[in-house]
Amino acid sequence: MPLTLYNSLTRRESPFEPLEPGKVRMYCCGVTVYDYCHVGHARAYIVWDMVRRYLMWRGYDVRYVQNFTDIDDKILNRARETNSTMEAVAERFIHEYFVDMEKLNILKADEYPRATHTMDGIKRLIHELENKGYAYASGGDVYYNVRQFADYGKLSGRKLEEMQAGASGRLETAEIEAQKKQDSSDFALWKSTKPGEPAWDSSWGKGRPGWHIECSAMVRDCLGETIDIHCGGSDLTFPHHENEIAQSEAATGKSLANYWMHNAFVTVNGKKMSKSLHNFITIRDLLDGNWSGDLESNPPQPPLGKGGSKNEDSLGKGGSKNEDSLGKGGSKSESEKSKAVEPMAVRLFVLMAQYRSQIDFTEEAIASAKNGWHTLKEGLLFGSQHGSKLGWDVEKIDELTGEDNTLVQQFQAAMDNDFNTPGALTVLFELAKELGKEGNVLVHQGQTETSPELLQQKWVTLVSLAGVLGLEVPPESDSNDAVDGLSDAEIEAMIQQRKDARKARDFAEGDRIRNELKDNGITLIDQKDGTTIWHRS
Ligand SMILES: Nc1ncnc2c1ncn2[C@@H]1O[C@H](COP(=O)(O)OP(=O)(O)OP(=O)(O)O)[C@@H](O)[C@H]1O
Ligand SMILES: [Zn+2]
Repeated sequence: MPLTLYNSLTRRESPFEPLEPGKVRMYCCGVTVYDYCHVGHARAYIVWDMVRRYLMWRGYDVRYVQNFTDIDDKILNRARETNSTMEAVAERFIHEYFVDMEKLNILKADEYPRATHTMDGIKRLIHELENKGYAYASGGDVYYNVRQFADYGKLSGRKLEEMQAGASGRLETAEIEAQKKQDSSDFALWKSTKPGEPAWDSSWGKGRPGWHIECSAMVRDCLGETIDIHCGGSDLTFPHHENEIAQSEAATGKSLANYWMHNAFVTVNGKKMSKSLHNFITIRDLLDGNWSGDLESNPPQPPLGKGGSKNEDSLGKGGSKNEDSLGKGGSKSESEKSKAVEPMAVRLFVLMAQYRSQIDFTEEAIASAKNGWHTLKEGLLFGSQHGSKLGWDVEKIDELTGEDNTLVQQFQAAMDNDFNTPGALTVLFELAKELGKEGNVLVHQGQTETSPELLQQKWVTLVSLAGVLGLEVPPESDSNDAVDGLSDAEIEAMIQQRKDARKARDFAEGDRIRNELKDNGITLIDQKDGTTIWHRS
């Protein structure tokens, strides 16, 4: 079975065929570095990390490049607001990006080009476009002439006539630009310098590049004229990716990318989680338990001036909300501890949905991801907790046993179907639940009827497939973590005992069990149909 994926360019699923057998060249649009990343950004980079890891597992040699946009009005605004420089703001948030992404177990890119380091490639490309008649200089700026590019709109499906006047996707000084443009849909490749802003020399005078041109130049510099996969969030389809295609393809006469892939949003009550709507939670705050799910009725405080974030108030003081409270030597409050979300639960929160489906950020969805991770973690820790008791040589585990082929195939079939991670996770949960039950039996009865070889095969399969999705128990995690608190199997056994007690009209015993579970941080919710669901707090 081939790997099939949905190509935004053709609007259908098709088998994946790389340009060069066995190799994949992949480019992902990175963050604009002016603030901490939020959960929406986490989704984007977890999804592309998962795609990259899966392609590697399928045997491809993947070269993955992701940029940092380090020249932008948002960064300049932030520098002004915090009495800093564009370089310092960018440097700081590149560092913060890596801190967050490392926690989320996102593999490092093979290369991280930055706009400020790509100036030669950017200027060269603009010159080529000018020479070929696709770009024109006007009042110190240079614009792309969209009417010259016959395929303009092929990715987004928009017709030029329907496009919004001046749509550039970024904060622009629209009025001044409009006067310099030949057509309202033209977009800036180069912008002349403004007082107090960083600028680079060029034949058009001092200035800085527009946003879209950097990616075209970086793809070419780092990966070549045509690549296999170009990806990013669905908001980038237009204008950013449409403009990248127009720039690159006009210059080279070749396709920029054979496959275009876009992740759907993390939303809050159906609206994109974003800085501008102030409905976001930073990855940092989520991991530290410094958040509330009620983002709409209790949004983060309005920022200093425009376009800012929850963290903005404290930025000048050198940190996020958390850094402030921790910096004063305080430790986390009980409520922060209980709201803290393990990084792998965030990963699971993202992978529990297929990458093209929207995910609404709610406390319930996070609780469900936490629960799921608890189950998986218990399964993943089975080897270190019970392996030696079962006579396994955990050190040599890879040499000892193969994986369960049927389950591997089931996993692969799901992933080959346009990266259907919810389907793939079903396989992992099945294994983790079985191992959790076996672990419970081992703890309480000292032995199990299942053979050590079979258990080992299940465990090896689980660890290996979870690793393909980047779901790993962090090395520093105490192997007792999973036995901290009740296991899923124990909880389910207690729920059954409570049910039996209530059936026998022993309500006092039923209440006692409910309270015991509550003391262990487990909340029961009785459903109308007589079943009981539960979650950890
Ligand atoms: N809510 C979201 N859900 C999924 N992906 C997102 C979300 N917000 C941003 N992204 C993606 O993250 C990547 C980096 O985005 P970028 O730095 O341009 O931020 P942005 O989209 O401007 O965010 P914001 O609107 O919050 O400022 C892009 O691929 C973008 O599509
Ligand atoms: Zn880009």
